[in-house]
Amino acid sequence: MIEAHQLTKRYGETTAVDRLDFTVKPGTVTGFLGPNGAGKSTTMRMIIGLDAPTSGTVTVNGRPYAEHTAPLQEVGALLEAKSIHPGRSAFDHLMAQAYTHGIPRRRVEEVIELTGLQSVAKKRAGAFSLGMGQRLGIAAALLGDPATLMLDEPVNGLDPEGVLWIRNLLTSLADDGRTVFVSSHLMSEMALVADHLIIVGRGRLLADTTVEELVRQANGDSVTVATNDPARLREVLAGPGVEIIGRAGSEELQVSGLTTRAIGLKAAEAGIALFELTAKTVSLEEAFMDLTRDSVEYHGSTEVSGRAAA
Ligand SMILES: Nc1ncnc2c1ncn2[C@@H]1O[C@H](COP(=O)(O)OP(=O)(O)OP(=O)(O)O)[C@@H](O)[C@H]1O
Repeated sequence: MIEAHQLTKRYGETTAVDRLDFTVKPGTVTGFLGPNGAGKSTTMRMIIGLDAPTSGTVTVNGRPYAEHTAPLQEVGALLEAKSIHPGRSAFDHLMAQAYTHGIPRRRVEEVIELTGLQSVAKKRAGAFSLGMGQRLGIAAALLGDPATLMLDEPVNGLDPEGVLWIRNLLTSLADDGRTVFVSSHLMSEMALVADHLIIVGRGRLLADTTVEELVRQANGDSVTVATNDPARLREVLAGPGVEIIGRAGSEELQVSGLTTRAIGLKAAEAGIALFELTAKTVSLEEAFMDLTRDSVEYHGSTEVSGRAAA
């Protein structure tokens, strides 16, 4: 369990993390999502005591990280690419860490197997591909068999097979009852690995929600309906809580406050033919972009023109 209360970090004029309140619960994969510069890495560094909050608190399993006597057994972290001695093998790298933390050799062998590194464990880590390097970083994070795992951008730059591997691993770790906290700036990647989402922008909490709920909220309850008699359909559908928008001369109406089913039934009862009856659907990517629009530091021209056209 990770709990942040009014967590704040300022670097001079920059407020990297701004009064964040959130809880990351065990038994589920929680995605930590936000555009570049949103404050994700800073938050993660504060969670494991690499940075001190300007104000507020963050605890892991009920205590600040520094107060744990065996922190590696509490939280395993994969932050930016770890500095690994390029001439050292993956096995020796893990053994060195295990040795300094009183972790037995058996556990090193276990994490090598868990991360699929058996065939390359004795090779120089310097010759590892990005995917192998990520696996090695995750193996190191798992060494202490921690109840909480925190991974900063673990799928960054991985091929689809690597993304799938990470997804399965994270899901199984969560199924074991662990707390799994994973950051990304890409919604498409997060949608594949996370169930719950904590979304930040410019250091602020924008949403603390599930993937499904985010899409549901973004979709609203707008329905597009087309008919050759929009004026009459308006009369038939009108009622408390129902809002209908349509351009003059257009056969299309946007209806909110009624389901597609209710609209279809009312139209049929009134003998009105419908050409289209579609609930608005928004992709996760669009939902995320809508939410973080004001927090993105640099807008590309395609995105701006894309919205103008929408
Ligand atoms: N050590 C530092 N000194 C000064 N400013 C910093 C420092 N670390 C981070 N920042 C600033 O704090 C803000 C948040 O940065 P952070 O790296 O936490 O964001 P992020 O969400 O992890 O971004 P990304 O997705 O690009 O990794 C940015 O404006 C960044 O420039």
